[in-house]
Order: sequence, then structure tokens, then C-alpha cells
Amino acid sequence: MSDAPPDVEVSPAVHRTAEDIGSMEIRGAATIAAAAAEALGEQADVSDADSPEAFRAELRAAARVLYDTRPTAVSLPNALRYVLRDVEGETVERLRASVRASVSEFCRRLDNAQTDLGRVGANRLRDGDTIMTHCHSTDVLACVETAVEQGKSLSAFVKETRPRNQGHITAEALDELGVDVTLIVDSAARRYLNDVDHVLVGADSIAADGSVINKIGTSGLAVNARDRGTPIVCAAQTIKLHPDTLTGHTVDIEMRDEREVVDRETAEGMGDPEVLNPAFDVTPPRYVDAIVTERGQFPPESIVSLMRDLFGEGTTEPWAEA
Ligand SMILES: O=C(COP(=O)(O)O)[C@H](O)[C@H](O)COP(=O)(O)O
Repeated sequence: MSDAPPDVEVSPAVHRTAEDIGSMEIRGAATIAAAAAEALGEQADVSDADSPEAFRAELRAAARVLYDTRPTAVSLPNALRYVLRDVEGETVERLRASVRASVSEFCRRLDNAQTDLGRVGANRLRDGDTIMTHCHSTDVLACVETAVEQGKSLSAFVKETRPRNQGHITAEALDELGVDVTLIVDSAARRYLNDVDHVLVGADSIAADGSVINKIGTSGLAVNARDRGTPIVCAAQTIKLHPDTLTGHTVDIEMRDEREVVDRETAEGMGDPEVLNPAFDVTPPRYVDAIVTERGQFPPESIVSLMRDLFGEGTTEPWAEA
């Protein structure tokens, strides 16, 4: 994690949020986006900057601390951009109020987008369907929740999702919604795909070519689903669209600590292998049947048009300024 320059004060609340994102106490792309926006609001609330310039410098420094936590979910920089872009005012007080308004508006839009997306995704699900999930995605759960509210009865195979077992969170959430849940280890997915009507996954980023970047294991699941003829749908609010990919940039895949995978102290008879722990992978668009957003459902190859409408040809990085 990067530190702010010593003369610019970043609030402890921002550092706490950054630590929680880094340790995955706060996790999942939409939740990270909301937490990052709120943290900028907290920075504004506690700032004792004596000039608008100093206030803006603090905000940028806070955004840098948040930006440097995890590299793959583009919802994080998109959230920071949204909040920083709309900040206006000639005095510190006006700037503070402007940040608060911007954060509230951002969080309101995020919630609405998820609700709208849920309605679109629910239209794909029929009464009696069985889904398979990977990881824990609030966008996926929004689709299921709406379908259940519409009176549809659903079952789910929930992949455990090693190494952090986010599938357990999904299992609990689906159970609370009244979905009939079966938890399986990741390697059992193919065995049960014949019994599944839809594979539903979320996204941390979506690239301009329609590739879906999501929790490690998504691409293998998608290839297996295609082989079995099971449709695979990605539920992703437009905040997951990665604008830098419009200009040829690739999405950085986070590599996490090996201790999430293995405890060398207790593992016996393993030797001393290198351990790799990539947190995400890339599913090419040909393995994805549809991307469901709050703007409707898109074939992955057409997502670039939506991305251009929403982000133009590129973006700025306001937090990178000193
Ligand atoms: O890959 C993950 C979470 O990874 P991690 O647990 O490493 O953060 C989720 O599928 C997406 O973030 C979408 O989640 P949501 O739909 O809630 O934005």
C-alpha cells in the first residue's frame, strides 16, 4: 500500500477501510466501490484543511491510499473517479458538502443499478430452475432475489470457491432467500453441470472485448459449461466496465499471499514448492452467453458500445496528481 506524502493528512478511517479492503474484510467489487466512496466522505468530514487546495490534496491522497489496495476490481477506481469528478466549491465547507453529496449520489446509483440489474437477470430465470454459482456476487444475488420475489422456486449448486470459500457466504445468502442450496467443492462443478439450467457469475471487471474478469475458477467453469451446453451469464453493473481497456490496457490480475492457500508450518510432506495464488482470471467472451447490466442484457461482444457511451475513449486518474 502506498503512503500519502508526509505533509498531506489522510484520515485513520481511510487507512482502516484500505486495510479492510486489502485483507478482504471488505470484499466483492460493488461492496468495495461503496466502501471506497464512503471513505472519501469520511476524509472530507474530518478534514481540517485550511484552504480548498489543501482539502483537494487530502482527498487525492486518500483516493491514492484506497486505489492501491487491490488492482483487479475496476469498480474501485470508477468509484473514486465518480466522487472526485463532481467535487465543486470555492471554500472548504462547500467542498466538504459537495463530497458528501457526491458520495450519497454515488451510493444511491449503485443501489439502484443493482436493483435494476436484478430485474433483468430475473427474467432469464424460470420457476423450477437450478443455477450454479461461483464466489459471492451481490449482483448475482440481486437477480436471484428478484426471481424469488416473483414467486419462482429455485435450486442452486454453490461452488465452495477456494481458497477463501466465498461460496459459504453465497450459500447462506441463497438459503435466506429460500433457495434450495447444495454446496460442492470446486472440482465437482463439471459433474453437476448437466443438472444446471444457468451458471451465474459476477464480475470484477469487464474488458472492452467482452472478457469477464472474475474470481479465479470462473474461466474453467465457463469452458465446462459451454462444453455441456449450459448457458453462462455474468451479472455486472456498468461500474464493472473497465474504461482503460478501450485504449488497449489489460486488467491487472491480483496475486495474493500464499498463506491463503497453504500453511507451511503445518503442511507435512509437501516439500518446498512455489505456491501461486491468483485471485482472478479472464473468461474470453466466446464462453459467455450474456452480460446482464442495469442497462439491459448484452452479448459480450457488444459491451464495447455501452462502454464508449458511458466512458468515452478514456479516463483520468485524479488521484495520481500530487
Ligand atoms: O470475484 C468476486 C469477488 O472477489 P473477492 O472475494 O476476491 O473480492 C465477485 O464475483 C465480484 O467481485 C462481483 O461481486 P459483486 O457482484 O458483489 O460486485
